Amino acid sequence: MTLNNSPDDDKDLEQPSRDTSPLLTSPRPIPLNEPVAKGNWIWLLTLSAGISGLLFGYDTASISGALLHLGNSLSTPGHPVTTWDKSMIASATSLGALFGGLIAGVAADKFGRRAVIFAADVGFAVGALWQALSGTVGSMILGRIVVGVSVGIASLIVPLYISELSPASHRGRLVVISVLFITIGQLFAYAVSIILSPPRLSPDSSWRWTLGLGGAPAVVQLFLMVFMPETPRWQFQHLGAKAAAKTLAQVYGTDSPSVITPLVDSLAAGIPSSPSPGLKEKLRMILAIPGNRRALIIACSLQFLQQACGFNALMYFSPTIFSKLGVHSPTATAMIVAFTNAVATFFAFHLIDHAGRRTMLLHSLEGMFIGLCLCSFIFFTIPFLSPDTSIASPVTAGISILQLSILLLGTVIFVSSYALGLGAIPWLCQSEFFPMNVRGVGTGAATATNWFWNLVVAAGFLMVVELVGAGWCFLAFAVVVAGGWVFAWGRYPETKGMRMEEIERLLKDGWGVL
Ligand SMILES: O[C@H]1[C@H](O)[C@@H](O)[C@H](O)[C@@H](O)[C@H]1O
Repeated sequence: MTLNNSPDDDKDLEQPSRDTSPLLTSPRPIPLNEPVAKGNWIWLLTLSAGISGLLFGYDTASISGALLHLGNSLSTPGHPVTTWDKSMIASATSLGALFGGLIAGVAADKFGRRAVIFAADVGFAVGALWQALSGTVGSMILGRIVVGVSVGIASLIVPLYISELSPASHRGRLVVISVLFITIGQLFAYAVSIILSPPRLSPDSSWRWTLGLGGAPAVVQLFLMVFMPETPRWQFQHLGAKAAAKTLAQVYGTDSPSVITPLVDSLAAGIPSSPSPGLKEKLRMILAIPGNRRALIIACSLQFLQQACGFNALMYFSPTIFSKLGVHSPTATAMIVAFTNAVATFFAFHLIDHAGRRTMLLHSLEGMFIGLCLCSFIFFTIPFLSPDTSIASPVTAGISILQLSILLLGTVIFVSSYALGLGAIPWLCQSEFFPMNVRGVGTGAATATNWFWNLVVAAGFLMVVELVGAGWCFLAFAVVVAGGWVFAWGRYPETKGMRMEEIERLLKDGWGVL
């Protein structure tokens, strides 16, 4: 893999035809033919920033395994650990992340992207240790909230940091790498909880080690980030052209003015010369200026879709569902979900800058729809996952091999289709759609939308299954996905190969969709 612009990329960048098409609702500028980036350096940046993704994935998934071994470790006299406590512990991270996502954008604008990554690392490390040493439910919930705030911050800042540093032709795949890290973190979490499970460790040590280990990569990243630069876009706005030029020279491996000056000029085009407006003014600008409002609608809708499609219901609860179906090794089925997700995200990484975001998103939603319909159909045929049967009650019947095979097929189709588009594109979209002066508030709103709906699904899924049955639940997810396809078809423009400042112009007078 190399970051040098491939002949294909060049062809794409030079192609003027799409810009002159009368079918376009707004003129599309011809992307700047960028100089060749210094490959190894960008990879290093991406990998160091990507560790946050690993932490995001690990910390959101490790709790499922940890809860299995919690037992009475956190019980205090007169207060045994209840199911309610467990769901509070499980959803505290999403709650913290909702808050973290809201503040991260504004903080990133004020203090810089790099400083915010540092802050998230401190939270990851402190929160992991806090959880591992917790003696009460209250303390555990607080520890999870601390980690959650960092997860929320990381989910916003890492794609933003990477996309502001990457050359346009490779921005897509570099941002998808951060999502690949998330999926690898989730896979690790399940693997670690299997490896550290009793009898290897006592149940009490098992969950403490599983959660505590989450702190280690944060310390590594903290050290690596000392050597990483701030993004040229943020530097240009806060520290001036000279500082930005220095970083661009590192990214492109040359300080030749013929390479660096046009890049600095193009940064200037996207950043207003007046001082950065205050929060109130930014909020007004994002709602009142049509181009910004369009970016906000697209970014928030895609984040809503990413969570309301129900993917994390499978990621977090597939062990519960499959154990209800009489499957002996429910954590292994959770591994199927996590593994398929990681492998398909790896393919998304290879495809994104060639196939284009829009095409991939539409196909992703089509595949997810088929997968969800298959799962829903099977759930309708299983009586013990229908209304009024408690999820917590013991298995009442098995399912046939045929039913299980179709269910697994539906799950794999759903998960792989999700990972090939909807799993990554909302993060990419929110990082590249907003103009510089509203990027912080815009990405903050989109990230908060993601975590709000994550919380709704995490806290409500099992309850809704008990209420209406898994069949209706998955059918509802399928309807959301179908609605999402219609939205994406009408409102989500292709941004492959465009510079971030060009995307801004694309949304100025319309949705930019052919
Ligand atoms: O992009 C990520 C990724 O798809 C994860 O697998 C999922 O659990 C997260 O909710 C999502 O934001």
